[in-house]
Amino acid sequence: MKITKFGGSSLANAKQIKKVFAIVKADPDRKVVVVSAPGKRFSADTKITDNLIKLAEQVRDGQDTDHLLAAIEERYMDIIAELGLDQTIKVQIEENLKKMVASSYSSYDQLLNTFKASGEDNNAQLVAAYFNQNGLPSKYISPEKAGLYVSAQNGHTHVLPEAYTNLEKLCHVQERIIFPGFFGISKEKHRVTFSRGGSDITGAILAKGLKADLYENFTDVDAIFAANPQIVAQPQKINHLTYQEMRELSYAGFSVLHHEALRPAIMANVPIRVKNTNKPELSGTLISKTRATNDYHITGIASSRGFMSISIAKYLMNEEIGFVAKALKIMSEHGLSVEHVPTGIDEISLILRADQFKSAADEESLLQELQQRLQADKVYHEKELALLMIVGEGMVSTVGTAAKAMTALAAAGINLKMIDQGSSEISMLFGIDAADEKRAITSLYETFFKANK
Ligand SMILES: Nc1ncnc2c1ncn2[C@@H]1O[C@H](COP(=O)(O)OP(=O)(O)O)[C@@H](O)[C@H]1O
Ligand SMILES: N[C@@H](CC(=O)OP(=O)(O)O)C(=O)O
Repeated sequence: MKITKFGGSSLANAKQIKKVFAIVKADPDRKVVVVSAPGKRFSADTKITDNLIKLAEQVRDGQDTDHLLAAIEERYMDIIAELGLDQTIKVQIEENLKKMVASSYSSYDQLLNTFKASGEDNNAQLVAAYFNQNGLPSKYISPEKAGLYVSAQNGHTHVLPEAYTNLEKLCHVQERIIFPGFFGISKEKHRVTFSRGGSDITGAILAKGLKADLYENFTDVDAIFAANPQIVAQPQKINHLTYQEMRELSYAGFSVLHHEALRPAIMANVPIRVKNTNKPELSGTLISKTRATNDYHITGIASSRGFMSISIAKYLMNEEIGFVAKALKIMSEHGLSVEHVPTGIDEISLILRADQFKSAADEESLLQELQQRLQADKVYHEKELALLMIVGEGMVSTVGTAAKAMTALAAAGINLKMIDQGSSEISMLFGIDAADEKRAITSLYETFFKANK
């Protein structure tokens, strides 16, 4: 049995939904179909999820919502009309949207989560209606009905273990299941979304819960490539990579698969295959526990912007027991997540995502607090950083990867601000100025993927 997830680009209009139908119908093993909300139809288009977020903000700020609500409704209505669906689903989605806007919510957070979740929820109902009307018996099942329980802590949504037991019961459903991605329900029965791109996580949770043989993730590219195709033109395709490699690469910027989708798949050892909805005959990319490492030792090069570093300098820091712990405690008191901590003898740097600060004043006051409480000689920050990551299981047994990478970066005139090797030895991280990202990735790609050809 397969769990088959389709991303927003695969469901952006009626033409795409017809392709999705053909793909599902072609394989009786495609029992559970996870859908995203309609995504972009062309590059300047807006995803329904982004419009729902704007709509929630308008409601919060007491602005007029008529125009945006009509635009959201129109996206669904255009698809319904073009697919020739009957009135029932049209009325159902209109009513769902009306009810969503008219309901009262105990907090803005609850309102926002409900609005965001409606994008996938209405689309799942639409897709189920289309499948049924075209002779493929299908059933829309919501996270409420299935018991996909989640909890939200510090703005982070996690699946609860009992969700897996609940989801197992879906095995008995005879029809194809059409399941909305991106959200679960809290114990208080409120809808809670995962982070952006989170329908990938729903697919992985269902794959574990239903003990699927394969998790198929359909998107708009032929495969996962060795570098982001938005940065490197026509990068090399990756045929096979391990869960661990993908986890590192997706965390570091390969947005094609959400990095949190790896954990459920790893726990249940369900392989993932990423495929193109527009060319389903292609084999795409397989992600599984192991792969043969002799064909290539570097699998991919990823990058991500939006980081900053806070550096703390103090003479004899290395002799002060618990110094790093104290610094991290201050960060956690402010609810700040620190992603990397490169250290020297008299200096440490805290690398974190910059969007965690609400204002420049918050940043300044944190720097002062760190200086005072740690009695540091100097505390300073650097913004607009990008992190580059080179990933490959083969790095463990290959000497000279760091030298090769640094030579490539030096040749491109890139100033390195940080270097860190993952303790698993399958990844290497470099901090650079965000403005140098494209040049750095291009140079690394040329060195590792083109030089030997
Ligand atoms: N290394 C990579 N390989 C393939 N695609 C990548 C990579 N890095 C980033 N991407 C981007 O991921 C996109 C697909 O992910 P996403 O936009 O979430 O699709 P979906 O709409 O299917 O959820 C691709 O269009 C591509 O631009
Ligand atoms: N629609 C949500 C969830 C998602 O996974 O979407 P997509 O499959 O289009 O990345 C988002 O835009 O974040």
